[in-house]
Amino acid sequence: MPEKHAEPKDRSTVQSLMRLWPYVKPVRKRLFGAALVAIAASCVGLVIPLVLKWMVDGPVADRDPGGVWLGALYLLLLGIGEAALFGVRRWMVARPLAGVEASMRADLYRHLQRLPVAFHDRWPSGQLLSRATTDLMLLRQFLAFPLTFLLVNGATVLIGFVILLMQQWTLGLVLLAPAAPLMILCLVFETKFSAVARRAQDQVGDLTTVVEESVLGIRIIKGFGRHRSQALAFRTLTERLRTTELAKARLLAGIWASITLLPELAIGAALVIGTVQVADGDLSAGTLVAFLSTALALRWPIESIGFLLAMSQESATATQRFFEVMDVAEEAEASGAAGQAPDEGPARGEMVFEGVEFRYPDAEPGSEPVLARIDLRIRPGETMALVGATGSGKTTLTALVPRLHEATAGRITLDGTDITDMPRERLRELVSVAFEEPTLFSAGVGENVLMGAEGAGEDELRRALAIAQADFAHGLPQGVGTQVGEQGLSLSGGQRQRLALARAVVGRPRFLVLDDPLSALDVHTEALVEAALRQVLAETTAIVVAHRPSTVMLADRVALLSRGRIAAVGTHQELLRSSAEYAWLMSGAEGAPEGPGVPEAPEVPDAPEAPEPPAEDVFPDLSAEDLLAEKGTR
Ligand SMILES: Nc1ncnc2c1ncn2[C@@H]1O[C@H](COP(=O)(O)OP(=O)(O)OP(=O)(O)O)[C@@H](O)[C@H]1O
Repeated sequence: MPEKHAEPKDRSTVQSLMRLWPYVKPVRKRLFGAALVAIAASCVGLVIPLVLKWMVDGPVADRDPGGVWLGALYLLLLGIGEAALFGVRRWMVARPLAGVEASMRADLYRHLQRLPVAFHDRWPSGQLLSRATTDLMLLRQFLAFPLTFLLVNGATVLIGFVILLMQQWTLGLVLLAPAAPLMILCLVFETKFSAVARRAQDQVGDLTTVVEESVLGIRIIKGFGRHRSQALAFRTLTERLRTTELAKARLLAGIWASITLLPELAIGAALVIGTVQVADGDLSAGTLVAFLSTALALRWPIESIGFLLAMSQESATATQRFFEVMDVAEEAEASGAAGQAPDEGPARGEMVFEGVEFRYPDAEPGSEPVLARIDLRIRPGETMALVGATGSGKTTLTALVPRLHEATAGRITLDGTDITDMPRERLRELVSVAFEEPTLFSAGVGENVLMGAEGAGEDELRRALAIAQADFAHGLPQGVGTQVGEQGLSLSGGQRQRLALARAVVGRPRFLVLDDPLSALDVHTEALVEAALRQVLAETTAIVVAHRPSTVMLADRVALLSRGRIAAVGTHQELLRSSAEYAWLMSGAEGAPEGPGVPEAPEVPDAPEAPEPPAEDVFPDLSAEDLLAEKGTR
């Protein structure tokens, strides 16, 4: 269950919201224009009390019906004008702000695609989803409403108070009395609300993660009858969110009550004092009516400040959450200027690991690296099987080739070029991958396969499907155009694996990385796929993670990985003779030592004692440089 949240940076609300400027800049004129229109609308509203004053002191006092009708007409026109101006404001902001939201969402999506796999390992998907949906929606609403109305209402209150003070300054000061306590209350509110708003938005992210996991894992939940415990976990999170939302509501109710009550008390006091002044003849009845009407017209701009502040606070939190992701550095691009080599010259296909070491970013400081001292040379056109006990680092090693993770030391070269010197795009054109857990997307079968190669067409698709023994695709209801459900779950595991394999081979890659790609196939299909794969492997340089002898048989040589180190390299037969661990792994014998890490190379009591042959015998097809490297690792 995701509990870890990013540490919010200590930025004020305004500082946080200012970070939206690059997105707002293109629409700033529209926004500013809309704010001016809204201020004009509010000012029109403030003229209404002045017309009332004119009516009360003029036509009403003079008992002039024509004047009263004229006043009523003015009031009607002013009302229509105010409503029309607010309508124009809304029309002015709707389209540009939808554009701002869309461009922020597009940026976030693009950035997520470019973040390293290690980032995605660390961040719960729900936290990312909630940022891309709820938070961005909050930001659009903020730009459309609170941002404008904080400005408009602030200006209205200011202009209104100038009018009030000009009408009757003593009464104006009475109305101004609550300003200082209200400001202090707003500051306290902002601090408290900020913390609760952050908590609520993070909890929405947690909830999204649980919903997403439950939907994706529905088969496991049902299969193991875990719906009750899952529902309980969900309820606990919703309860937690409810408590936080109630805390927000309490804070909002408190500030709203204060913001409503204090000005009402001040208006009450002004009414009493004003009435006394009218009775004493110090003030005209029309001025008092106009004064009170203006004061009442200012009620909404003042009262709204509470929830406008709350919405701004939530938006500041949403901005922080958005930039927490956007601020994470993207995958580093090619570090050197070299790197053109694999593009130029005749295609060869040599892959070399030199002193490669890898440690996961979240590994305990001082812990053993997952991979260490990996020296391996795979010759052009060669297929190297990677065999090792579970957890020995096979998948991790294969992930280093397309730079899904970055080696922490040493280097990997393709035809002599360090992969860190190549543009990532080029690297991923050269190297194709298929993982044990095949992921398909909600798209057509053909589209899923063609994702493996830019610009590949019908012929390549047919060839790839044939190699992967995935011709079943032609027999689907809409052939290769048939949509696969989310994650391809509407297909069987073996079908998905074959499509993933087809995707890996469709672009005739120079380098192929296959992580146990046949594990979900029945023995007959496996034999067919292997037979077809042999042709592909003959034309490419490949690393194939293998758990079964049948997969190993596809390879020219085998590298045995033990506790993150290359323990031996040789042909299958050679390793069977020379390595007890390899013999044990291939035998599938039971009683293997179990442990949290990688098992020790087990004793195989019945295995004939094989004397360590000279290196030349074990690796007859290795170059002198291979032998030196491999001797170093043994
Ligand atoms: N994202 C990760 N973060 C931290 N540690 C990881 C991560 N992925 C794998 N590991 C650890 O790295 C080690 C090697 O894992 P890896 O998946 O490479 O092994 P493997 O040999 O492919 O195993 P298997 O045969 O079971 O697939 C394991 O101890 C594993 O716990």
